Amino acid sequence: MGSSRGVTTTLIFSPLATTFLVTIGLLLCQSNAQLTSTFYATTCPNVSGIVSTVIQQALQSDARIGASLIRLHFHDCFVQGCDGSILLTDNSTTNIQSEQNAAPNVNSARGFGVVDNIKTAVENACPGVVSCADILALAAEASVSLSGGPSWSVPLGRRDSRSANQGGANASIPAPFDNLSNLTSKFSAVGLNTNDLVALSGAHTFGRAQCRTFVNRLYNFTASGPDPTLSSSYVTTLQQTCPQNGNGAALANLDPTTPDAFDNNYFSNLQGNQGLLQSDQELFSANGAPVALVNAFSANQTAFFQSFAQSMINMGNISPLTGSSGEIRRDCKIIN
Ligand code: HEM
Ligand SMILES: [Ca+2]
Ligand SMILES: [Ca+2]
Repeated sequence: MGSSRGVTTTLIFSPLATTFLVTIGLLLCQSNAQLTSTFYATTCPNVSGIVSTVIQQALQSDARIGASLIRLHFHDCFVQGCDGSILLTDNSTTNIQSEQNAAPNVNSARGFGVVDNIKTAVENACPGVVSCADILALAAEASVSLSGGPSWSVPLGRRDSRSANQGGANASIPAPFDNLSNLTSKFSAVGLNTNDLVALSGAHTFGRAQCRTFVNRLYNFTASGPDPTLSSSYVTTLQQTCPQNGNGAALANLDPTTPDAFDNNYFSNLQGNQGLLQSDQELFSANGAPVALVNAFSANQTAFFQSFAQSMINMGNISPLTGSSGEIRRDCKIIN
């Protein structure tokens, strides 16, 4: 029971004990390797500038490329974590069955050539240092900020996988036909919550979708016709783009109001029954927690931008390879 000698001893040794514990804590942190935005501060200080410059150039000839690049980061992170696995191409020698040929990606995921251009530019400045997984995270941030959306400092230090998981891509990446309960469980399976689901779906403020991903809503969705949660004037417009038995690869803007700008119009579109994909409109038309978030983000773009940046960081933290796991790929398409 607290003798005066005991108290004195504690006071004398506590600064030492604190230093000791902090040191142990830092060591544990390093071996447990959290991502950090200063990871390349000495080894490749301009990496985010290099990534941004290549994307700016690509945007000159392809207004859609930013949207395509952020989607690559999403589809990477949902399959065995943010480890660049989506970038590996089919290879019988290394036994890679690519995620690029999984249903959510095949004839759909794009931007791989720009990723290669970024990797080349980064390798020229800092050879052998920056992972392909980090390039995807940096490209996602640059794409959003160059399109008028928020900026954030990207946690870095991911390493690249030596494997891909095609089956995992088929199972884990949400489908445009998913209802709210399926969307929620696919996000929750990777540690993301309803806030993340709604905020991140706001990425559909830019980019395109092929008719095959939503044409089922335009004609015989129910016995009496189109999806009742789709505005009838929007149905008429979309039917021009996607005639029945027409070209399933024809494109529509995910955001009919500001197709290339990163803003909060996605959420006002949902309020007006103009969510292009069933998975979009579910967030407003199904009963549940997302409805209030859609209303909040529609009313306040700053609130959306803040949540979006935080949720991008949350998504970017899904099971990274750190420390001595994985590798720094020389070529993003193939393991070393
Ligand atoms: C919530 C579940 C989601 C579903 C079901 C979904 C589904 C889709 C589908 C079907 C497309 C069109 C693909 C095509 O037609 O080729 C698409 C495009 C897109 N998605 Fe998602 N998505 C979801 C979440 C996200 C998230 C979390 C992000 C990023 C943070 C994102 C970013 C994009 C972008 C930017 C595009 C346009 C890509 C381009 O123009 O190349 N999506 N999404
Ligand atoms: Ca991955
Ligand atoms: Ca927009």
